[in-house]
Amino acid sequence: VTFTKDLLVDPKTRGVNHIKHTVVAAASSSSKSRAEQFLKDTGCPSDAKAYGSYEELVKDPNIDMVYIATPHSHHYQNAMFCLEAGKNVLCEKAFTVNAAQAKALAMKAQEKNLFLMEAVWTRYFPLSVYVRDLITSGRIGPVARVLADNSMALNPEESFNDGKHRMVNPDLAGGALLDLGIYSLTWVFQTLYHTQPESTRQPPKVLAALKSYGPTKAADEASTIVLNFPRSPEAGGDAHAVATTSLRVATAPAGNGDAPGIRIQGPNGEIQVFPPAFRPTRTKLILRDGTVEEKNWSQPGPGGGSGWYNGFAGGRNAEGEGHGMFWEADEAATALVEGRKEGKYEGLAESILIMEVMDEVRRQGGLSYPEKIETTKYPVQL
Ligand SMILES: NC(=O)C1=CN([C@@H]2O[C@H](COP(=O)(O)OP(=O)(O)OC[C@H]3O[C@@H](n4cnc5c(N)ncnc54)[C@H](OP(=O)(O)O)[C@@H]3O)[C@@H](O)[C@H]2O)C=CC1
Ligand SMILES: O=C1OC[C@@H](O)[C@H](O)[C@H]1O
Repeated sequence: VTFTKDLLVDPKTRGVNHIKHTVVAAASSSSKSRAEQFLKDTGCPSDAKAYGSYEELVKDPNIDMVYIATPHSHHYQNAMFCLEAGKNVLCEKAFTVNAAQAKALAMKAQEKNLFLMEAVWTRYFPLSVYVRDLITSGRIGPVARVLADNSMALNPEESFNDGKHRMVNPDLAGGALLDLGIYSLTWVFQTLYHTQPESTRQPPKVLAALKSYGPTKAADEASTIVLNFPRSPEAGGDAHAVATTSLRVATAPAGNGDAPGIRIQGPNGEIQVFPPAFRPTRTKLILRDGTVEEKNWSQPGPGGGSGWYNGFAGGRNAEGEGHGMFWEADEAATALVEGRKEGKYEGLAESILIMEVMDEVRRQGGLSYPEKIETTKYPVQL
Protein backbone atom coordinates (compact mmCIF):
# COMPACT_ATOMS: atom_id res chain seq x y z
CA VAL A 1 0.00 0.00 0.00
CA THR A 2 2.68 2.45 1.05
CA PHE A 3 4.82 1.83 -2.00
CA THR A 4 1.87 2.16 -4.36
CA LYS A 5 0.66 5.41 -2.83
CA ASP A 6 4.18 6.79 -3.09
CA LEU A 7 4.50 5.54 -6.66
CA LEU A 8 1.43 7.53 -7.64
CA VAL A 9 2.87 10.80 -6.34
CA ASP A 10 3.89 12.92 -9.32
CA PRO A 11 7.73 12.74 -9.53
CA LYS A 12 7.80 16.46 -10.42
CA THR A 13 6.82 17.22 -6.79
CA ARG A 14 10.31 16.03 -5.82
CA GLY A 15 12.12 17.60 -8.76
CA VAL A 16 12.27 14.43 -10.85
CA ASN A 17 11.24 15.28 -14.40
CA HIS A 18 12.58 12.52 -16.65
CA ILE A 19 10.27 9.65 -15.70
CA LYS A 20 6.71 8.91 -14.65
CA HIS A 21 5.12 5.92 -12.97
CA THR A 22 1.78 4.25 -13.24
CA VAL A 23 0.12 1.15 -11.85
CA VAL A 24 -1.06 -1.11 -14.64
CA ALA A 25 -2.21 -4.04 -12.49
CA ALA A 26 -2.11 -5.63 -9.06
CA ALA A 27 -2.41 -9.29 -8.14
CA SER A 28 -3.39 -11.12 -5.00
CA SER A 29 -2.74 -14.82 -4.59
CA SER A 30 -5.82 -15.07 -2.37
CA SER A 31 -8.56 -13.48 -4.49
CA LYS A 32 -9.33 -11.07 -7.29
CA SER A 33 -11.52 -9.02 -4.96
CA ARG A 34 -8.53 -8.43 -2.70
CA ALA A 35 -6.60 -7.02 -5.64
CA GLU A 36 -9.61 -4.88 -6.58
CA GLN A 37 -9.83 -3.51 -3.06
CA PHE A 38 -6.12 -2.78 -3.08
CA LEU A 39 -6.38 -0.79 -6.31
CA LYS A 40 -9.26 1.17 -4.84
CA ASP A 41 -7.61 1.82 -1.48
CA THR A 42 -4.42 3.06 -3.06
CA GLY A 43 -6.13 5.32 -5.61
CA CYS A 44 -4.79 3.55 -8.70
CA PRO A 45 -5.98 4.56 -12.19
CA SER A 46 -9.44 3.18 -12.96
CA ASP A 47 -8.15 1.10 -15.89
CA ALA A 48 -5.63 -0.77 -13.70
CA LYS A 49 -6.36 -4.50 -13.81
CA ALA A 50 -7.00 -6.68 -10.78
CA TYR A 51 -5.79 -10.27 -10.97
CA GLY A 52 -6.63 -13.13 -8.64
CA SER A 53 -3.35 -14.95 -9.29
CA TYR A 54 0.29 -14.14 -9.95
CA GLU A 55 0.09 -16.32 -13.10
CA GLU A 56 -2.37 -13.89 -14.67
CA LEU A 57 -0.29 -10.89 -13.66
CA VAL A 58 2.92 -11.96 -15.37
CA LYS A 59 1.03 -12.66 -18.61
CA ASP A 60 -0.05 -9.01 -18.84
CA PRO A 61 2.01 -7.52 -21.70
CA ASN A 62 1.51 -3.97 -20.43
CA ILE A 63 3.58 -4.54 -17.30
CA ASP A 64 7.20 -3.34 -17.48
CA MET A 65 8.16 -4.19 -13.93
CA VAL A 66 6.75 -6.15 -11.01
CA TYR A 67 7.21 -4.90 -7.44
CA ILE A 68 7.26 -7.89 -5.07
CA ALA A 69 6.07 -7.25 -1.51
CA THR A 70 5.40 -10.70 -0.15
CA PRO A 71 7.14 -12.06 3.00
CA HIS A 72 10.90 -12.75 2.69
CA SER A 73 10.26 -16.50 2.49
CA HIS A 74 8.44 -16.02 -0.80
CA HIS A 75 10.78 -13.58 -2.56
CA TYR A 76 12.88 -16.23 -4.26
CA GLN A 77 10.00 -18.20 -5.73
CA ASN A 78 8.03 -15.05 -6.65
CA ALA A 79 10.98 -13.24 -8.22
CA MET A 80 12.09 -16.31 -10.15
CA PHE A 81 8.53 -16.68 -11.42
CA CYS A 82 8.48 -13.08 -12.69
CA LEU A 83 11.94 -13.31 -14.26
CA GLU A 84 11.06 -16.58 -15.99
CA ALA A 85 8.02 -14.81 -17.42
CA GLY A 86 10.23 -12.01 -18.76
CA LYS A 87 9.36 -9.29 -16.25
CA ASN A 88 11.77 -6.82 -14.68
CA VAL A 89 11.69 -7.06 -10.90
CA LEU A 90 11.95 -4.74 -7.92
CA CYS A 91 11.90 -7.04 -4.88
CA GLU A 92 11.43 -5.95 -1.27
CA LYS A 93 14.10 -6.50 1.37
CA ALA A 94 15.43 -8.84 2.62
CA PHE A 95 16.16 -9.80 -0.99
CA THR A 96 15.94 -13.55 -0.35
CA VAL A 97 16.30 -15.96 2.55
CA ASN A 98 19.98 -16.67 1.76
CA ALA A 99 22.82 -15.78 -0.59
CA ALA A 100 22.44 -18.88 -2.76
CA GLN A 101 18.94 -17.76 -3.68
CA ALA A 102 20.12 -14.21 -4.37
CA LYS A 103 22.84 -15.54 -6.69
CA ALA A 104 20.37 -17.73 -8.55
CA LEU A 105 18.08 -14.73 -9.14
CA ALA A 106 20.99 -12.59 -10.31
CA MET A 107 22.00 -15.30 -12.78
CA LYS A 108 18.44 -15.64 -14.07
CA ALA A 109 18.13 -11.87 -14.54
CA GLN A 110 21.40 -11.83 -16.44
CA GLU A 111 20.37 -14.78 -18.61
CA LYS A 112 17.07 -13.09 -19.46
CA ASN A 113 18.62 -9.60 -19.76
CA LEU A 114 16.19 -8.20 -17.20
CA PHE A 115 16.43 -5.55 -14.50
CA LEU A 116 16.56 -6.86 -10.93
CA MET A 117 16.97 -4.78 -7.78
CA GLU A 118 16.54 -5.25 -4.04
CA ALA A 119 14.13 -2.59 -2.82
CA VAL A 120 16.20 -1.15 0.02
CA TRP A 121 14.49 2.22 -0.18
CA THR A 122 16.85 3.94 2.30
CA ARG A 123 19.78 3.70 -0.12
CA TYR A 124 18.01 5.97 -2.59
CA PHE A 125 17.04 8.79 -0.23
CA PRO A 126 18.74 12.17 -0.89
CA LEU A 127 19.84 11.91 2.77
CA SER A 128 21.82 8.76 1.97
CA VAL A 129 23.33 10.34 -1.15
CA TYR A 130 24.41 13.29 1.03
CA VAL A 131 26.00 11.02 3.65
CA ARG A 132 27.91 9.04 1.02
CA ASP A 133 29.06 12.29 -0.62
CA LEU A 134 30.26 13.60 2.75
CA ILE A 135 32.32 10.45 3.14
CA THR A 136 33.85 10.46 -0.33
CA SER A 137 34.61 14.18 -0.07
CA GLY A 138 36.83 13.28 2.89
CA ARG A 139 35.33 15.69 5.45
CA ILE A 140 35.60 13.24 8.35
CA GLY A 141 38.69 11.51 6.93
CA PRO A 142 38.75 7.81 6.08
CA VAL A 143 35.84 6.15 7.90
CA ALA A 144 37.34 4.06 10.68
CA ARG A 145 34.22 2.86 12.47
CA VAL A 146 30.47 2.66 11.96
CA LEU A 147 27.93 1.95 14.69
CA ALA A 148 24.52 1.10 13.28
CA ASP A 149 21.40 0.22 15.22
CA ASN A 150 17.93 -0.44 13.88
CA SER A 151 15.82 -1.77 16.72
CA MET A 152 12.14 -1.49 17.57
CA ALA A 153 10.50 -2.33 20.88
CA LEU A 154 7.67 -4.26 19.27
CA ASN A 155 6.51 -6.04 22.39
CA PRO A 156 6.67 -9.25 20.35
CA GLU A 157 4.79 -11.70 22.60
CA GLU A 158 1.80 -9.35 22.59
CA SER A 159 2.02 -8.05 19.01
CA PHE A 160 2.68 -11.44 17.47
CA ASN A 161 1.05 -13.64 20.11
CA ASP A 162 0.08 -16.57 17.88
CA GLY A 163 3.58 -16.73 16.36
CA LYS A 164 2.16 -16.55 12.83
CA HIS A 165 3.16 -12.99 11.99
CA ARG A 166 5.96 -12.78 9.43
CA MET A 167 8.17 -10.93 11.96
CA VAL A 168 8.56 -14.04 14.13
CA ASN A 169 7.31 -16.95 12.01
CA PRO A 170 10.16 -19.24 10.86
CA ASP A 171 8.08 -20.44 7.89
CA LEU A 172 8.13 -16.83 6.68
CA ALA A 173 11.86 -16.33 7.47
CA GLY A 174 10.91 -14.24 10.49
CA GLY A 175 13.19 -12.52 12.97
CA ALA A 176 14.97 -9.25 13.55
CA LEU A 177 17.97 -9.91 11.32
CA LEU A 178 16.29 -10.22 7.93
CA ASP A 179 13.60 -7.67 8.61
CA LEU A 180 15.30 -4.91 10.62
CA GLY A 181 18.99 -5.88 10.74
CA ILE A 182 19.14 -5.44 6.97
CA TYR A 183 18.97 -1.69 7.60
CA SER A 184 21.80 -1.72 10.15
CA LEU A 185 23.85 -3.61 7.55
CA THR A 186 22.69 -1.21 4.83
CA TRP A 187 24.21 1.69 6.77
CA VAL A 188 27.42 -0.23 7.37
CA PHE A 189 27.75 -1.25 3.74
CA GLN A 190 26.75 2.02 2.16
CA THR A 191 29.28 3.92 4.26
CA LEU A 192 32.19 1.48 4.52
CA TYR A 193 31.88 -0.59 1.37
CA HIS A 194 29.90 1.23 -1.32
CA THR A 195 31.97 4.41 -0.86
CA GLN A 196 35.19 2.54 -1.74
CA PRO A 197 36.33 2.30 -5.39
CA GLU A 198 34.79 -0.86 -6.83
CA SER A 199 38.18 -2.45 -7.55
CA THR A 200 39.26 -2.19 -3.91
CA ARG A 201 36.07 -3.36 -2.15
CA GLN A 202 36.62 -6.47 -0.06
CA PRO A 203 34.14 -8.59 1.90
CA PRO A 204 34.23 -8.12 5.67
CA LYS A 205 35.07 -10.68 8.37
CA VAL A 206 32.07 -11.31 10.58
CA LEU A 207 31.58 -12.17 14.25
CA ALA A 208 28.01 -12.49 15.45
CA ALA A 209 25.86 -12.97 18.50
CA LEU A 210 22.26 -14.03 17.94
CA LYS A 211 19.49 -14.41 20.49
CA SER A 212 16.63 -16.59 19.40
CA TYR A 213 13.06 -15.54 19.99
CA GLY A 214 11.65 -17.58 22.88
CA PRO A 215 8.18 -18.61 21.72
CA THR A 216 9.09 -19.77 18.20
CA LYS A 217 12.80 -20.54 18.86
CA ALA A 218 13.55 -20.57 15.12
CA ALA A 219 13.67 -16.82 14.51
CA ASP A 220 16.00 -14.26 16.07
CA GLU A 221 14.86 -11.71 18.59
CA ALA A 222 18.16 -9.83 18.39
CA SER A 223 21.37 -10.03 16.42
CA THR A 224 24.60 -8.11 16.86
CA ILE A 225 27.35 -8.25 14.26
CA VAL A 226 30.95 -7.10 14.48
CA LEU A 227 32.48 -6.57 11.04
CA ASN A 228 36.06 -5.95 9.97
CA PHE A 229 36.45 -4.43 6.49
CA PRO A 230 39.95 -4.98 5.13
CA ARG A 231 41.38 -1.83 3.53
CA SER A 232 44.79 -0.75 2.35
CA PRO A 233 46.87 1.57 4.57
CA GLU A 234 46.43 4.32 1.93
CA ALA A 235 42.65 4.03 2.31
CA GLY A 236 42.92 4.35 6.09
CA GLY A 237 43.54 0.70 7.00
CA ASP A 238 40.95 -1.78 8.23
CA ALA A 239 37.63 -0.34 9.37
CA HIS A 240 35.30 -1.71 12.02
CA ALA A 241 31.54 -1.76 12.30
CA VAL A 242 28.91 -2.91 14.75
CA ALA A 243 25.49 -3.59 13.27
CA THR A 244 22.78 -4.46 15.74
CA THR A 245 19.05 -5.08 15.71
CA SER A 246 16.32 -6.12 18.12
CA LEU A 247 12.59 -6.74 18.22
CA ARG A 248 12.49 -6.07 21.96
CA VAL A 249 14.36 -2.84 22.63
CA ALA A 250 14.21 0.41 20.68
CA THR A 251 16.96 2.55 19.22
CA ALA A 252 14.92 5.53 20.42
CA PRO A 253 12.59 4.46 23.23
CA ALA A 254 10.74 7.76 23.48
CA GLY A 255 10.24 8.44 19.78
CA ASN A 256 12.94 9.37 17.37
CA GLY A 257 14.72 11.64 19.83
CA ASP A 258 18.22 12.79 20.12
CA ALA A 259 20.23 9.59 20.13
CA PRO A 260 21.76 8.91 16.73
CA GLY A 261 21.10 5.35 15.65
CA ILE A 262 23.89 5.55 13.12
CA ARG A 263 27.36 7.00 13.80
CA ILE A 264 29.93 7.12 11.02
CA GLN A 265 33.29 8.01 12.49
CA GLY A 266 36.55 9.22 11.01
CA PRO A 267 39.63 10.90 12.47
CA ASN A 268 38.25 14.38 11.74
CA GLY A 269 34.75 13.88 13.10
CA GLU A 270 31.54 11.96 12.66
CA ILE A 271 28.27 11.89 10.78
CA GLN A 272 25.21 11.09 12.84
CA VAL A 273 21.96 9.81 11.39
CA PHE A 274 18.87 9.87 13.59
CA PRO A 275 16.31 7.07 13.84
CA PRO A 276 14.55 5.29 12.37
CA ALA A 277 17.45 3.88 10.36
CA PHE A 278 15.11 2.82 7.56
CA ARG A 279 13.53 6.28 7.15
CA PRO A 280 15.80 8.86 8.73
CA THR A 281 15.01 12.55 8.28
CA ARG A 282 17.82 14.18 10.26
CA THR A 283 21.63 14.22 10.05
CA LYS A 284 24.35 15.96 12.04
CA LEU A 285 27.94 16.44 10.97
CA ILE A 286 30.28 17.10 13.91
CA LEU A 287 33.89 17.90 13.16
CA ARG A 288 36.78 18.07 15.60
CA ASP A 289 37.40 21.70 14.65
CA GLY A 290 34.04 22.59 16.23
CA THR A 291 31.95 22.65 13.03
CA VAL A 292 28.41 21.34 13.50
CA GLU A 293 26.08 21.05 10.52
CA GLU A 294 22.56 19.79 11.16
CA LYS A 295 20.16 19.03 8.34
CA ASN A 296 16.53 18.00 8.09
CA TRP A 297 15.47 15.80 5.21
CA SER A 298 11.71 15.66 5.31
CA GLN A 299 10.28 13.57 2.49
CA PRO A 300 8.60 15.70 -0.15
CA GLY A 301 5.01 14.80 -0.96
CA PRO A 302 1.50 16.03 -1.12
CA GLY A 303 -0.09 14.67 2.02
CA GLY A 304 0.34 13.08 5.41
CA GLY A 305 -0.27 9.48 6.22
CA SER A 306 0.62 7.99 2.86
CA GLY A 307 1.99 5.12 4.86
CA TRP A 308 3.47 3.95 8.11
CA TYR A 309 5.81 1.27 9.25
CA ASN A 310 3.54 -1.76 9.26
CA GLY A 311 1.31 0.09 11.69
CA PHE A 312 4.06 -0.13 14.30
CA ALA A 313 4.52 2.73 16.73
CA GLY A 314 6.11 5.99 15.82
CA GLY A 315 6.04 5.73 12.08
CA ARG A 316 3.27 7.89 10.72
CA ASN A 317 4.19 10.56 8.21
CA ALA A 318 3.80 14.19 9.14
CA GLU A 319 1.16 16.19 7.25
CA GLY A 320 2.56 17.43 3.97
CA GLU A 321 5.09 14.63 3.65
CA GLY A 322 5.47 11.66 1.38
CA HIS A 323 6.76 8.38 2.70
CA GLY A 324 9.94 8.08 0.66
CA MET A 325 9.54 4.86 -1.26
CA PHE A 326 9.34 6.83 -4.48
CA TRP A 327 13.10 7.34 -4.62
CA GLU A 328 13.77 3.64 -5.19
CA ALA A 329 10.93 3.56 -7.73
CA ASP A 330 12.53 6.52 -9.54
CA GLU A 331 15.81 4.64 -9.67
CA ALA A 332 14.16 1.50 -11.04
CA ALA A 333 12.36 3.52 -13.74
CA THR A 334 15.52 5.46 -14.59
CA ALA A 335 17.42 2.20 -14.96
CA LEU A 336 14.78 0.99 -17.43
CA VAL A 337 15.05 4.20 -19.43
CA GLU A 338 18.85 3.99 -19.44
CA GLY A 339 18.92 0.24 -20.15
CA ARG A 340 20.69 -0.59 -16.88
CA LYS A 341 19.96 -3.97 -15.32
CA GLU A 342 20.86 -3.18 -11.69
CA GLY A 343 20.32 -0.48 -9.09
CA LYS A 344 22.82 2.35 -9.05
CA TYR A 345 23.40 2.54 -5.31
CA GLU A 346 23.28 -1.17 -4.57
CA GLY A 347 24.03 -3.60 -7.34
CA LEU A 348 23.31 -7.30 -7.18
CA ALA A 349 26.84 -8.20 -6.08
CA GLU A 350 26.39 -6.05 -2.99
CA SER A 351 22.93 -7.48 -2.24
CA ILE A 352 24.45 -10.96 -2.52
CA LEU A 353 27.35 -10.02 -0.22
CA ILE A 354 24.96 -8.69 2.41
CA MET A 355 22.96 -11.92 2.17
CA GLU A 356 26.28 -13.78 2.69
CA VAL A 357 26.89 -11.77 5.84
CA MET A 358 23.40 -12.61 7.10
CA ASP A 359 23.99 -16.30 6.24
CA GLU A 360 27.16 -16.19 8.33
CA VAL A 361 25.35 -14.52 11.24
CA ARG A 362 22.70 -17.24 11.15
CA ARG A 363 25.40 -19.93 10.86
CA GLN A 364 27.24 -18.62 13.91
CA GLY A 365 23.97 -18.14 15.77
CA GLY A 366 22.58 -21.56 14.81
CA LEU A 367 19.50 -20.26 13.03
CA SER A 368 18.21 -21.97 9.92
CA TYR A 369 14.79 -21.86 8.32
CA PRO A 370 12.74 -24.74 6.89
CA GLU A 371 14.34 -26.31 3.82
CA LYS A 372 11.46 -25.37 1.53
CA ILE A 373 12.23 -21.67 2.01
CA GLU A 374 16.05 -22.04 2.07
CA THR A 375 16.19 -24.08 -1.13
CA THR A 376 17.20 -22.77 -4.55
CA LYS A 377 14.93 -25.35 -6.17
CA TYR A 378 12.32 -23.80 -8.39
CA PRO A 379 9.40 -24.09 -8.58
CA VAL A 380 8.46 -25.05 -5.04
CA GLN A 381 4.91 -24.66 -3.76
CA LEU A 382 5.03 -22.68 -0.50
N1 LIG B 1 10.53 -1.00 2.86
C1 LIG B 1 9.74 -0.97 3.93
O1 LIG B 1 9.66 0.00 4.65
C2 LIG B 1 8.94 -2.14 4.26
C3 LIG B 1 9.18 -3.32 3.63
N2 LIG B 1 8.46 -4.41 3.93
C4 LIG B 1 8.77 -5.65 3.21
O2 LIG B 1 7.64 -5.98 2.39
C5 LIG B 1 7.45 -7.38 2.40
C6 LIG B 1 6.03 -7.69 2.85
O3 LIG B 1 5.82 -7.22 4.15
P1 LIG B 1 4.32 -7.00 4.69
O4 LIG B 1 3.57 -6.16 3.74
O5 LIG B 1 4.40 -6.61 6.10
O6 LIG B 1 3.80 -8.51 4.61
P2 LIG B 1 2.36 -9.14 4.75
O7 LIG B 1 2.46 -10.21 5.76
O8 LIG B 1 1.35 -8.07 4.94
O9 LIG B 1 2.17 -9.84 3.34
C7 LIG B 1 2.10 -9.11 2.13
C8 LIG B 1 1.33 -9.94 1.12
O10 LIG B 1 2.03 -11.14 0.82
C9 LIG B 1 1.09 -12.17 0.66
N3 LIG B 1 1.31 -13.13 1.73
C10 LIG B 1 1.36 -12.92 3.04
N4 LIG B 1 1.57 -14.04 3.73
C11 LIG B 1 1.66 -14.99 2.83
C12 LIG B 1 1.85 -16.38 2.91
N5 LIG B 1 2.01 -17.01 4.08
N6 LIG B 1 1.85 -17.06 1.79
C13 LIG B 1 1.69 -16.45 0.61
N7 LIG B 1 1.51 -15.12 0.46
C14 LIG B 1 1.49 -14.41 1.56
C15 LIG B 1 -0.30 -11.59 0.79
O11 LIG B 1 -0.75 -11.22 -0.51
P3 LIG B 1 -1.86 -12.04 -1.34
O12 LIG B 1 -2.94 -11.07 -1.54
O13 LIG B 1 -1.17 -12.42 -2.59
O14 LIG B 1 -2.29 -13.24 -0.52
C16 LIG B 1 -0.03 -10.36 1.62
O15 LIG B 1 -0.94 -9.34 1.43
C17 LIG B 1 8.54 -7.96 3.29
O16 LIG B 1 9.58 -8.38 2.46
C18 LIG B 1 8.97 -6.81 4.15
O17 LIG B 1 10.31 -6.90 4.54
C19 LIG B 1 7.45 -4.36 4.83
C20 LIG B 1 7.16 -3.21 5.50
C21 LIG B 1 7.90 -2.00 5.27
O1 LIG C 1 11.21 -2.54 6.19
C1 LIG C 1 10.73 -2.31 7.27
O2 LIG C 1 10.81 -1.08 7.78
C2 LIG C 1 9.87 -0.67 8.70
C3 LIG C 1 9.53 -1.73 9.69
O3 LIG C 1 8.44 -1.34 10.45
C4 LIG C 1 9.18 -2.99 8.99
O4 LIG C 1 8.99 -4.03 9.92
C5 LIG C 1 10.21 -3.41 8.06
O5 LIG C 1 9.75 -4.49 7.28
